[in-house]
Amino acid sequence: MLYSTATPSAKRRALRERLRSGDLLELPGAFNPLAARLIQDKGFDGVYVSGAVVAADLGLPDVGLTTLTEVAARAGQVARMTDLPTLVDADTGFGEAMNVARTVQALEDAGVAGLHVEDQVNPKRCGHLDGKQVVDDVVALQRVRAAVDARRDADLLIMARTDARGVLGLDAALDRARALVDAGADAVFPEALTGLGEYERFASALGVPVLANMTEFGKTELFTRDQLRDAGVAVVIYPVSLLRVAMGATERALDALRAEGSLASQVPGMQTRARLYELLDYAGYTGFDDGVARAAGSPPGGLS
Ligand SMILES: C[C@](O)(C(=O)O)[C@H](CC(=O)O)C(=O)O
Ligand SMILES: [Mg+2]
Repeated sequence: MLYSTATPSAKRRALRERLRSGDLLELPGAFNPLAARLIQDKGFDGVYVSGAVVAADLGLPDVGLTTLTEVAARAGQVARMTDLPTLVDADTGFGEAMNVARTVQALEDAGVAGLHVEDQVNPKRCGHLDGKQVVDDVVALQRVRAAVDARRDADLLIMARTDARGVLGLDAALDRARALVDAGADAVFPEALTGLGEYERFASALGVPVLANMTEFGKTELFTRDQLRDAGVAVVIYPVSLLRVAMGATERALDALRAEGSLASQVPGMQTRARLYELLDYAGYTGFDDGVARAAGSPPGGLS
């Protein structure tokens, strides 16, 4: 009932253990806390909180407009709803080294298991768009060092994202990634790679877990989990996918309502009331209320 039963530190340790296992971890993006519950229910390894989704949820493009407070609040809402580890997109860290340090502590307080900080210039943009720019090595390394130094729980996973592949080319991106690992990054997110061979090169060159971003309508083909595992990838995210699915369904339902004057034709595609209540653990709340009422000597029935 109410929240995750696992503590943030237990979830961080679990993420590190799972990463050591060599399995490919699959982290769908939760566009809200309830979606995180569903992701857990379906047996995934973790939950991703996407910067693009936090922005879109507020009706904003993913161009560095959201604030640390907004992202930390959403990350905390998601993290406390699941026993799975949550990985959050910290964009550029919302500034330079000292801002990055504050970002890491705020997200740590929010209960996430890990976060990634990228090397785009501020203000950033989606990594799959043209025209993005990256900072120089000094600034990129400072961000990661600041992140690593700022964490108070040594198990909090600090992942360095590099957008250099699309800006400076593959070799420069590999050099950047190696330097980010030397600066203390626990894992690397090479953004917008163009083929499986590129993932193989990162995975074999770095010696730390590598993340693949299976975002739709981007620069990277949608590889299967087996292909990614064979290429040595350790973590795969589907960052915006569930929001796209939900928004697609929402749009179709609105069209049907306009055309048909009722949503009756849409009911078979809807999550049922029973399933929603199951995910919410409605029965657990009723039982709690009844238990409290009984203990206080009054008849049960508060929530039922
Ligand atoms: C992973 C990502 O950073 C995100 O915010 O989810 C985005 C996803 C997207 O815009 O498709 C990205 O820059 O790749
Ligand atoms: Mg992002």
